Formats: sequence, structure tokens, C-alpha cells
Amino acid sequence: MMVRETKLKGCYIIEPKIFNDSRGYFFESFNQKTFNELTNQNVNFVQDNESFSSRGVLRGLHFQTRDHAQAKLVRVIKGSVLDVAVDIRIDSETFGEHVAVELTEDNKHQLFIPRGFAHGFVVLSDKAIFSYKCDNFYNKEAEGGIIFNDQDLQIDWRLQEEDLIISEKDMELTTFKELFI
Ligand SMILES: Cc1cn([C@H]2C[C@H](O)[C@@H](COP(=O)(O)OP(=O)(O)O[C@H]3O[C@H](C)C(=O)[C@H](O)[C@H]3O)O2)c(=O)[nH]c1=O
Repeated sequence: MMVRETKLKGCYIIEPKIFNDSRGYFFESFNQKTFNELTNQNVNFVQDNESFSSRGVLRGLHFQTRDHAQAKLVRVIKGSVLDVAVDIRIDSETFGEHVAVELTEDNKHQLFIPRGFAHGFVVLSDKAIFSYKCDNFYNKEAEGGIIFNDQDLQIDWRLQEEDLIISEKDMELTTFKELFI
């Protein structure tokens, strides 16, 4: 497993070691000991999620507030997505900055997103199965979000806006500025 920290402190790209042979492939999609050693974290994941989406679906940007904040370890089992993590830790040197990482069934890369981030992704392939681990439970009442095309965040989602498929809920999310004023 290779781990490298992004420009956002505590946010890591993980490249698992893939064992290919004549049957196909094997890799450890998560190993708590290796993960905690290489990322210097002590994360205890409690909930696994999976979503299936078609090309153009954009889920996010979402977070959970205060004690319900979630760290996530995200990956793609089928297809490809552009995964975006936004640093919304108000005391962070990279407050308001984001990383955008292509996660695909071929590269098998994973992104660890610590608590204090907003998260979203857009599907670049025809279909995508997105799988992720959370270190805190879902809490509907604690859900928050930032509109995908926020003018201050300036996220390049790669696809044309007219090709995006976004839920009504996500189209009503607030702006970054409104969150912190
Ligand atoms: C997140 C979640 C949702 N739900 C229920 C609530 C809704 O009835 C249904 C769909 O939820 P939602 O539209 O919020 O799903 P996504 O848009 O994929 O939300 C996720 O999108 C971005 C990418 C994230 O990082 C978050 O994990 C999460 O917010 O599943 C649950 O029962 N448990 C859960 O943990």
C-alpha cells in the first residue's frame, strides 16, 4: 500500500497493492493496522455505504455537523468518478481549498477524507459503484452541504453543467459564504 498526503492536511490518497495473477486480482481494500500506521491516524470506521449512479450524477457537497462529523475512506468498485474533498475546518491553513481526485475501478485509488471536510463526486463513466467507510453514523438532522457550483470554491467538475444529474435536495444547498458568515 502506498499513501501520500494531499495539500490538505490529513487528507490522503491511498494506492493499495494489487496482486494480479492468471485468475484475476486480489487486494486488501482496507487494513486498519496498515492504514493507521501509514496515515498516522487512529480511525475506527463504523459504517460502510455504497451507491450506484449513472454518468453525470453529482452527489454532494455534503458533510455532517459537529459531533456527527464523519471521516470517510472512499473508493470506486465499478466505473470512474471525480472525487472532491473541500477543507471546511475554519482554523485550517487550507480553509476553503479542495482536492479533486479521479478514482476508478482501474486505478483502485482511495481517498481518505478526515472530519471537517465537505465531500462530493461526479460520475465520469457510464455507470459507477461508489463504496466508502465512515467513522461516524449517519445523522439526518446533522446533514449540511454546499452547492456544487459555488462561486468561491470554483470546482471543475469536468462535465458540462447541462449534463449533470443532481437531486432536488442538492440543488437547494447553501453557498460556502452563507455557511460561514
Ligand atoms: C448518506 C446516507 C443516506 N441514507 C439515506 C437517506 C436517503 O433516504 C437516501 C439517499 O441519501 P442521500 O440522497 O443523502 O445520498 P447521497 O446523495 O449519496 O449522500 C451521500 O453523498 C455524499 C457523496 C457523501 O459523502 C455522503 O456520505 C452522503 O451525503 O439514503 C442513509 O440511510 N444512510 C446514510 O448514511
